[in-house]
Amino acid sequence: MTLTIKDLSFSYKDNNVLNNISFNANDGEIIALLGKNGSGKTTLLKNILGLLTPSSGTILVDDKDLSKLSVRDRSKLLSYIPQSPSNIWSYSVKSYVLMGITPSLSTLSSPKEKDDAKAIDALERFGISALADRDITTLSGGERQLATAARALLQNSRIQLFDEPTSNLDLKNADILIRHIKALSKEGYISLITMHDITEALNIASRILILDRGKVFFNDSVDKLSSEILSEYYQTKMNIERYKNQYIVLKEGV
Ligand SMILES: Nc1ncnc2c1ncn2[C@@H]1O[C@H](COP(=O)(O)OP(=O)(O)OP(=O)(O)O)[C@@H](O)[C@H]1O
Repeated sequence: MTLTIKDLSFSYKDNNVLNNISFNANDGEIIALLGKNGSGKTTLLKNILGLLTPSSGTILVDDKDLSKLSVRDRSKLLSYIPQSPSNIWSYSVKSYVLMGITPSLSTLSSPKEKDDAKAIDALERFGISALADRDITTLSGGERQLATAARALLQNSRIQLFDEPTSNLDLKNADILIRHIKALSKEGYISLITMHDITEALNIASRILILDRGKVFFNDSVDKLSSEILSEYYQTKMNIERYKNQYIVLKEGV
């Protein structure tokens, strides 16, 4: 499967936020979407999801134009794990996770026993089984984010869009989510992840995409991102180091 973004532009009224963005994402790729505040990362995700309509350009999954698909068909291909899931109605956490399965059900069917087992399994995978019967609206931001990732797992779409997935999570839960994203990638899923932590981005992603005021500033594999390119982008001296097979990004003078 390939996600292709071609010459995508978007404006909020007369505020031009995305300018001729083009890139591809292929099976198994984890793309870290980096950029300064306001550079257009979330807007890009929302255009891909169909929550916003591009002013020009196309978004394809293989040869399917996403703008021509129904919401239901789109959600079979894409799932979204927002930064702080809001607008959530009052449901048990388990029911909320089970709702992930809805796009793949026919109109008249309802979740079955095997779906129930999948929901329990997903809750376990994210270490939140104990929360299964709690009201989703009473969870903390991080717990809610894990529940949303569990729901996306049931949705089982091949392209997963994460908006700052670890920003609300403690060290252990961030680790669970990162392992999950890497496991999905081994199974061929595509992940596009907005983030600010460059060290984390380099250690998770296979490719880095940096936006600068709505334009692609850098789009290449992780090993091609140099200290010089980062320093130029952030206008501050940065160093990419390696330690025990891990990347560490250091900012000079802080
Ligand atoms: N609903 C809106 N109406 C008008 N302008 C908006 C709207 N939402 C976002 N913007 C503007 O669009 C630009 C891009 O915002 P976006 O949220 O995509 O940035 P981001 O890269 O995700 O930022 P951050 O890292 O701060 O989350 C910003 O200048 C923002 O002020």
